[in-house]
Amino acid sequence: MSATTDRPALRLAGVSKSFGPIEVLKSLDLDIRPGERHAVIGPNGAGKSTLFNLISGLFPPSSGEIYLNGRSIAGLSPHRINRAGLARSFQITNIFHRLSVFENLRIGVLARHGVRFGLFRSVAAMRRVNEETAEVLGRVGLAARGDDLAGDLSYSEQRALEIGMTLTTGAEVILLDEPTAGMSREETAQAVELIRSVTVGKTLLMVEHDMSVVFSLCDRVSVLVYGNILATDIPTRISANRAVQEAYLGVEAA
Ligand SMILES: Nc1ncnc2c1ncn2[C@@H]1O[C@H](COP(=O)(O)OP(=O)(O)OP(=O)(O)O)[C@@H](O)[C@H]1O
Repeated sequence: MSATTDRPALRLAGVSKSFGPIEVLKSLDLDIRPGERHAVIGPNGAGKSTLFNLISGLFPPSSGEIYLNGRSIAGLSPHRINRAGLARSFQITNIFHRLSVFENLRIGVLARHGVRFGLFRSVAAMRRVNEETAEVLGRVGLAARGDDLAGDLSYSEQRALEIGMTLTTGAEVILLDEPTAGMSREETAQAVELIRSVTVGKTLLMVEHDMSVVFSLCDRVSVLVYGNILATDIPTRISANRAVQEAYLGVEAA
């Protein structure tokens, strides 16, 4: 294979993060392959959110490097990382409740085209932005809700809208933070299908506690425990891994 096809979509090399005296992430190495769906699992406080915060640019790492398609992004602002091709949806809903569903999605499309609201003059450009917005609206199953206020959507519809907002920017690498948290079994199944369909051809990194979601959606799993990656493997081997069972899945060693 050529060097280009071997190159990870996302690479963490020796990434550490400390808050004061506490080292929350300890020299992590992790490669996310282009096109894979990869879950990060681990107990509460393991450092999963911190990991996502570093990758998406909320905090700089204390040391180490993060590469997006081979380009160093460690320490860049969230905006610049987004422009470089990485979008993140948040565990806490991050939508504009008093704008319509369509308007929420259009913000990302406008940002992608570098269009400022007040300078928006071209009818043709407006039509194109609206078409792209409508396309994403349909992909996330909200075509019938476009004119409704985002605040009036159900919880699972709001999560679908958030996923749509990551798509509008055209990012190739998508980070989802617990996308099925708080959902019923039926809503979770729908969310899994949605995530599967919208991430075709993209790279997905997700924090997910629900192992059935991880098993049905993800190609590989990394287990984060006390700021270290204990194992990275395909889901069946992760669930059979004795060290993972002891550290995370709560199984006693025989
Ligand atoms: N901004 C911060 N300042 C100080 N400590 C922090 C900060 N953010 C996270 N921490 C600490 O880092 C550790 C890891 O937290 P983090 O939220 O990354 O874990 P997590 O694996 O996402 O947990 P959960 O599953 O509960 O969300 C915790 O001890 C937390 O208190």
